[in-house]
Amino acid sequence: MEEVHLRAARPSDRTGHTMPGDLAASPFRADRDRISASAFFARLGGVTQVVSPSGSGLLLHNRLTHSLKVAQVARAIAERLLADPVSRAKLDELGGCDLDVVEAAGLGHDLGHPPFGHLGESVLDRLARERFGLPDGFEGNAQTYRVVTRIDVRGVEGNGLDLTAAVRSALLKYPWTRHSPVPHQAAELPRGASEPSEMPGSGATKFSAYSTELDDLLDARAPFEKGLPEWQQTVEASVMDTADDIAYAIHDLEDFHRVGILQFTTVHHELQEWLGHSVEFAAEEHVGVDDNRPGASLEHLRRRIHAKDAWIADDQAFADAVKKVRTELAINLLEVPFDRSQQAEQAVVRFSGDWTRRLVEGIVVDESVQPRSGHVALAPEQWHEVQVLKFVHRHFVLQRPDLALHQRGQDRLISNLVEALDEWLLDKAEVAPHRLRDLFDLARQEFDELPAEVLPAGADLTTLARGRAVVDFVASLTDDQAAALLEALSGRTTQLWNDTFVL
Ligand SMILES: Nc1ccn([C@H]2C[C@H](O)[C@@H](COP(=O)(O)OP(=O)(O)OP(=O)(O)O)O2)c(=O)n1
Repeated sequence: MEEVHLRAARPSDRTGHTMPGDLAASPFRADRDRISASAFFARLGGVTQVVSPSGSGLLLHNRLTHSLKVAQVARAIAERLLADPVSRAKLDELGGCDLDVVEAAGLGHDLGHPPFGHLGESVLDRLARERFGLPDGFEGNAQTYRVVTRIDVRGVEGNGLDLTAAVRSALLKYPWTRHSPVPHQAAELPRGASEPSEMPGSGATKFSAYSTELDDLLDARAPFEKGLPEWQQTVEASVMDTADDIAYAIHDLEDFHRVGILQFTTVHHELQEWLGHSVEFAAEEHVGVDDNRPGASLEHLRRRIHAKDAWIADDQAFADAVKKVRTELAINLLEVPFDRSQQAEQAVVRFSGDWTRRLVEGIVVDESVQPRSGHVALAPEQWHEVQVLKFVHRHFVLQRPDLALHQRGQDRLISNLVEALDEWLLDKAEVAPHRLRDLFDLARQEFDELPAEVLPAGADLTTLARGRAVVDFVASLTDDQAAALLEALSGRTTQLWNDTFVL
């Protein structure tokens, strides 16, 4: 076999089976094409970014339009850094940065996002752990890795997209498993590795692979092991991660301005009140914040940044960011309600274009090792701006009772669907959907091969496999497919052939 550069190594190099159909000559370009041609990628058009895309027409992003933006931003970041000989040399030293790799990672990073986005993610995690006893639960990033390495199908050689080591590594935002000891050895835990305080003993909050994909993770990371601690993202993963943050910090605000949810008065009031009282807030540093006071939520954010991200926290940068967001978001964009006129569209395009450029230009290569950040990251000024932009979205959109109401319904929908599919497998597996049975066979084989110590003592492997199969199956539906499938399984539809799902 011809010598393959380690970054471009594919799992199939070991078996000698070549995959059919790549048009691109370059391996990383081929990976980008494999991801964008995947049915799992097309599916993202029907998956929630923040609220369900059905019915919103052109107004809201879904996970597909989001992924396209992340790929665009990631490529722009890499192009800019590679154009500068000094940062290019640093990137080479840190493991390499390739334009097609970061673009592929941007396109592929959300392939495992379940129906209804983050809400679906937390419901599937709860059911995986509590109903089926799966210690790994469910996590969107780990599911992405499972899709590209096991579930998506390409060619005759079995499972996965057979991606290069560099692209697989670039998809690993959190390069550890839920219960792996790796991040726990670090003096300070990397971002995402700590346990959620409300679930002691449940392992890392975020992780990019289940135990079943650990071998693959180690194989993908092998080319980088000399230059990077094992918990550290590759620079290409950091480019994708930063591009993800930039893309959604901007387009979530764009979306909710378009649908009239983000209001000038409330947003401006909160930002202005904090600016007017920041000195008093700071003087009361050691007492609790009175939550009824305008500006209090923003003050909570400032204090949280100090508590969790002391390595970058800077009060002057925070205050400057609040001023900037007040002027450019509240005054220049939100003050005139969106009426779908050309002028209103131009204001949105200006806002997102200016901010994207500004944030991309604020990205630096930092060779020092910082557990809460990657080697490619936003400079402090822009980092604080992103925190404030995300705050506006979290505080004025995500915490709305009407959104919570909607999500309670989606929680019930996913729970009922999982229960109905599980019962189907238990009851009449022989006529269950082919795909579900294939997923069961895959999981059963994986659990048979796993070392006993990663499984709960006395675990019933059939139950674990049934759980993983049902969760994989549900996670690969669109929002509408999940709803239609539950309708049919509940006897609420008389229509037999339905274009929302094909079993
Ligand atoms: N409770 C939440 C949390 C986030 N979001 C939305 C806001 C963003 O549009 C997107 C952010 O989630 P991502 O999966 O894109 O990225 P993160 O960086 O937050 O998480 P991860 O690192 O797990 O990808 O989801 C949401 O609707 N509800």
